[in-house]
Amino acid sequence: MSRGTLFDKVWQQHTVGTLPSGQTQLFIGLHLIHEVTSPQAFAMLRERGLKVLYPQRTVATVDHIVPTDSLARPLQDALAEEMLQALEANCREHGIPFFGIGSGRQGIVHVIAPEQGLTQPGMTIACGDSHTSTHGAFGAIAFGIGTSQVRDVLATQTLALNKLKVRKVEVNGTLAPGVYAKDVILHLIRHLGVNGGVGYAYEFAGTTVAQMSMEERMTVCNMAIEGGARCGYINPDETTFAYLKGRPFAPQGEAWETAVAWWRSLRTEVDAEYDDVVVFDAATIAPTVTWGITPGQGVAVDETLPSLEMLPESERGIAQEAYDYMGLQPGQPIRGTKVDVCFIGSCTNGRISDLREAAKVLEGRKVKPGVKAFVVPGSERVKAQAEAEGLDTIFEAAGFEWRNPGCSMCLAMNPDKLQGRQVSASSSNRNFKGRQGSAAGRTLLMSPAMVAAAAITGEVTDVRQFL
Ligand SMILES: CC(C)[C@H](C(=O)O)[C@@H](O)C(=O)O
Ligand code: SF4
Repeated sequence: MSRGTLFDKVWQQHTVGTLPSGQTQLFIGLHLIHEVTSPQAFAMLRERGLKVLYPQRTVATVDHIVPTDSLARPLQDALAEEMLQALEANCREHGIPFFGIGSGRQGIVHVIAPEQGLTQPGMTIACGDSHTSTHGAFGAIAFGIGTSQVRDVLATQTLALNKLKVRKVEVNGTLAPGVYAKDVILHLIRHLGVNGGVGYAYEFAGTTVAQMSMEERMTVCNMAIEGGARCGYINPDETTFAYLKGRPFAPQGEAWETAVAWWRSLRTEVDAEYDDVVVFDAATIAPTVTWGITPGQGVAVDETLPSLEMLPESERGIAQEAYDYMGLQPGQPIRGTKVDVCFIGSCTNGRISDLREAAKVLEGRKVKPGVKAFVVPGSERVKAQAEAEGLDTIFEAAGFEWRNPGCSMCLAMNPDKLQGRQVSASSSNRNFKGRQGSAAGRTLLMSPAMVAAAAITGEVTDVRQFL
C-alpha cells in the first residue's frame, strides 16, 4: 500500500469509517450532477422519502443533450426537453444550484466546475460521469460513479469504496512544438494500456507535468479513466493556486491564505511510497492519433499502423477488430487518412487554450471544401472568452461552424452526429464503435491543433507543418 501520497492523505481525511464489507465510507466534498445519470437517482430518493442531505455540496448543469445550434425552449428534441425539465424540477425541489442554459455558467460539467473555482485541491469529488477524473488536475480525488452511487451521495454525501493503489506516472522533459497534453495522455495510454490502470489512482508527476498549465493538466487527468485508472491527479502547486485565485467559488480574503497553506500540506511527501512507478521521456512524444476503437490504439502521426505480430498477444484480437471496423490496414501510414468531419470540443479539449491552439493553426487558412468542421466550446464562459478574443471570427473565416456549448459530437446525445461510415478527426476522448452517433462512424482522436490541421487538408496531417 502506498504511503505519504496526496491520495492517501485525502482518503484518510475523508474517511468516515470502515464498513462491515471492508470498504471505506468516504465523505464526498462536492457532488456534480447532470441530466443523464441523475433522474433515476432522484426517483430512488423519492421512493424512499429521502432528501438531498447537502444540497449546497451539489451542483448541477446540463451538457450531454444540449443542442449546439438553436437553444430555443422547448428544445426541438422532445426527449432532450424532458430530461432538461426533469433536472430543473429536481434541482428546484431539493434546493440544488443549477447552472442552466443562458446562466453564463452552463457547460460540460468537467469544464464548468474548475472554471467556477468549485474544484479545489484536497477535495473528494464525485459525479455520475466517467470523466470526473478531470478534476484530479487540481489535486482533488475525483472519480466517476454509477447512478445508484449518485443516489447514495445525494442521500448520505458518502460512498462505499475500496481504496485504490497509487501508481506514479512520471513524464520528464520539454514537449516539442506541436506536441500537446493530449499527445502526452494518448502516448501514456498507448504504452500503459486501456486496462493498465485498473485498481490504481494515477499520480501524474515529473517536470513535463509541472510545466503544464491547469488546462493541460485537465486534459491529462480527463483521460486517466481511458487508461483504466478510476482517478488521476496532480499535486497542487503555484500554477494551481494562481488558476484558482479570484474564481467565484474559490476561498476569498483570509480564507484564501488558510486554504493555500492547507493545500500545500497535502502534497505527496518526497519519501512517499508508491505501489508502482513508471517514467516517460517527453522528447519521445510526437503528435499522436488513434487508428482503432480504443484510446490505446494510437500511433505517432509519422508512424505506420502496427502489424498484429508487433503487438502483445493480448492486444491482437481487438487490433484485428479495429482494422475490420476502421477499414485501415497494418503497415499503412496514419498520415493521409481521409476525414469527413472535424470536431473541436469536449471535456478533454474544449477549453480556451485548446481553442487558441486550433485557431493559431487556422488563421489565414481554409477548411478543405467538402469537410464539415465545427467548434463546440466547453462552456458558456469559454465561448464568451473566445468571442472576446476574436477566435470565433478566425474559426468562421476558415470555414468552421461556431456552436453553443455542450458535449455535442463527443458522444452525440444531441443532434450532432456522424453519418454512415464517416470518419471524424476529433479532439474528444473516446473512439469506441458508434461513439459519435452513427453505428458505423469512425473516430480518430487527436489534439485540437491536429484536428485543425486535418480540416485544412481533409486528411490526417502533421500539425508541425503549419507551425
Ligand atoms: C453519459 C455519461 C454517463 C458518460 C460517461 O459516464 O462518461 C458520458 O459522459 C461519456 O463520456 O461516455
Ligand atoms: S464531453 Fe464527452 S466525455 Fe466529456 S462528459 Fe461529455 S460526453 Fe462525456
